[in-house]
Amino acid sequence: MTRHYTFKVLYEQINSQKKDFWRTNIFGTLATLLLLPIPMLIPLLVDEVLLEHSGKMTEVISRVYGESEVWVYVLIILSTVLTLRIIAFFFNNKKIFYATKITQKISYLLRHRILHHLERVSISEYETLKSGGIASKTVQDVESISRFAGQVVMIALSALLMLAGIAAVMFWMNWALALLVFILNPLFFGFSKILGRKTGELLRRQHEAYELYNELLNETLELFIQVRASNQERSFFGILQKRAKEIEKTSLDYGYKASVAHSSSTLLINTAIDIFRVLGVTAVAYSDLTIGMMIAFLFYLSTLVQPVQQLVGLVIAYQSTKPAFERINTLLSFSQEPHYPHESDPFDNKKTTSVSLNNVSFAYRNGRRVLHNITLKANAGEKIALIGSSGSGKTTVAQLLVGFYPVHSGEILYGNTPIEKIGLPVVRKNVALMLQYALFFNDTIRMNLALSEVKSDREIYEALGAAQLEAFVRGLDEGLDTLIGKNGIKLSGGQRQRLAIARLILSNPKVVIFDEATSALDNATEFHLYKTLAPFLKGRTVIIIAHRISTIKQADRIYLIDEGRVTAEGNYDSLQKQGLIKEDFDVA
Ligand SMILES: Nc1ncnc2c1ncn2[C@@H]1O[C@H](COP(=O)(O)OP(=O)(O)OP(=O)(O)O)[C@@H](O)[C@H]1O
Repeated sequence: MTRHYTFKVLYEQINSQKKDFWRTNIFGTLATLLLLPIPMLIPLLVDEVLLEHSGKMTEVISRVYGESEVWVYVLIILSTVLTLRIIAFFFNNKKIFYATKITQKISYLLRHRILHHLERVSISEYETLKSGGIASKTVQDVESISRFAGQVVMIALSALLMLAGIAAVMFWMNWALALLVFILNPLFFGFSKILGRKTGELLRRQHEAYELYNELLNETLELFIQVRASNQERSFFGILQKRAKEIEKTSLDYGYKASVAHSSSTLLINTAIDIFRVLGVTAVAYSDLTIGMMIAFLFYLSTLVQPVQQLVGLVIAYQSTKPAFERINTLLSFSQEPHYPHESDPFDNKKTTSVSLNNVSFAYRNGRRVLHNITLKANAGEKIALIGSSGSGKTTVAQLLVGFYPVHSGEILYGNTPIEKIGLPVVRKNVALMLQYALFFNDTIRMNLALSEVKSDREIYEALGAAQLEAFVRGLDEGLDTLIGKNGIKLSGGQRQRLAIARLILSNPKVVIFDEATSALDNATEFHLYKTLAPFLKGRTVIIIAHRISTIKQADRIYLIDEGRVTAEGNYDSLQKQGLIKEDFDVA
């Protein structure tokens, strides 16, 4: 089970990028240190130059340049301030670069984690997934989290440092005023925590609105032909319009209230600063605080706004990112396919193997039992057929054979090795399941045949030849590079099935399962296809699931399945003699 994504995991990920984290903070600290003396320099000019209170700053300048005119002091201080600002600007840019690097890495790591989890999602979980919603989570919630991570990396340390630096200077200037200033800080953070929780809830609603919209848009577009054929565009797009409106509403709510939250905290901070400004003036009147020091104190007070606001923003972001974590964790809680270790390979160095089900029982998730103690076997190189009425459990058997679902009891063996000792990737590499409704990418014929593997044109055409589709593809202007449209819509049903068969041939499996794979072909085409496929299938174990008599006639042995049980077994003639199958139709 994948570990849940928490703030602790986020911290570990930030921590794993120590080098960039420290670069961010060293550049941030340098920039902060360079900016720290600036508010003091110009006010000191007031005391030391204008009011002629001798002090350290004028002393140092006079030692280097001798006693000088006022404008010399002013120019030196001004150029010092500008130099400090320019170097700090350079360091700040460096800080932003490394922080962005960490942020983007966190987005990638999080998406990598989600994709890795989805890659192994169980089929029973997959059946209920809404892909549009998942896409929305992997974009919006991941962005929220990485934005928060960026804030932590950039702000946390430098803001704390700046706060500490400013506090030290302010306490040195006037401890009583400084104490008053800093006593108020917890109030700001408490206030922002409440605001953060509220905006977090609004952000969650906004993301949920996006998710609902994406889910329906995705499905409507996927099934657009069905929607149009059912004359339901207006209804489906009507719901989509409503959901788009909901996005507008929730975004306005979040956007507006998040800004209000931000400006409320700014208002609170600024009000406090105004009060302290007045207190500063009062302190000059009633204590030994000089006017220059008072101005410097007030400058520091204004400088304090930045780190306080940044830290307050961080508290708000922390609270409002919580829902994003929860939503990401719903993805990471999808159940996974069982992991079977690869201990033994019954296919290794063999042309094929036998396939057996021993006493297999199975029920779909939370459902009634679909298979009851099924026992059947296809010897190595044998061709068997499974027949039975609709809903009797034939497809379920086929899906169990490739490990789409784990059996509840009994075992599935290839050779003498149970599937749990072979490992699912090895099973699927060697056992091909051909479905009635093959699925295709909206891409070229070449891509749909080779998928992610590299195959030569010769190999591809050979497979197409065996699937009786070569002449058709060669006749196309673009040949193998012809685009077949969404789920192969530009091909006929029969052409799609033959394309799927060519894909099967190209993957060169050792065991082949046809689940109604040729039902879309007319009798004559199917007859020819099996005839052409005969050399390819020869010597391989083949399981055919079919309704059509002509398809199952070719099998060495036939199993009759009824309501999840094997009720008869034998060759075609013996079953026919028993009256279990009729010549003119399907299963009796
Ligand atoms: N993914 C699923 N989740 C829950 N129940 C399912 C699922 N797939 C099939 N079933 C149920 O399991 C039973 C067997 O279905 P299965 O598809 O194996 O039958 P079949 O013999 O292949 O039928 P057909 O010849 O119509 O394709 C049916 O009652 C069906 O409703």
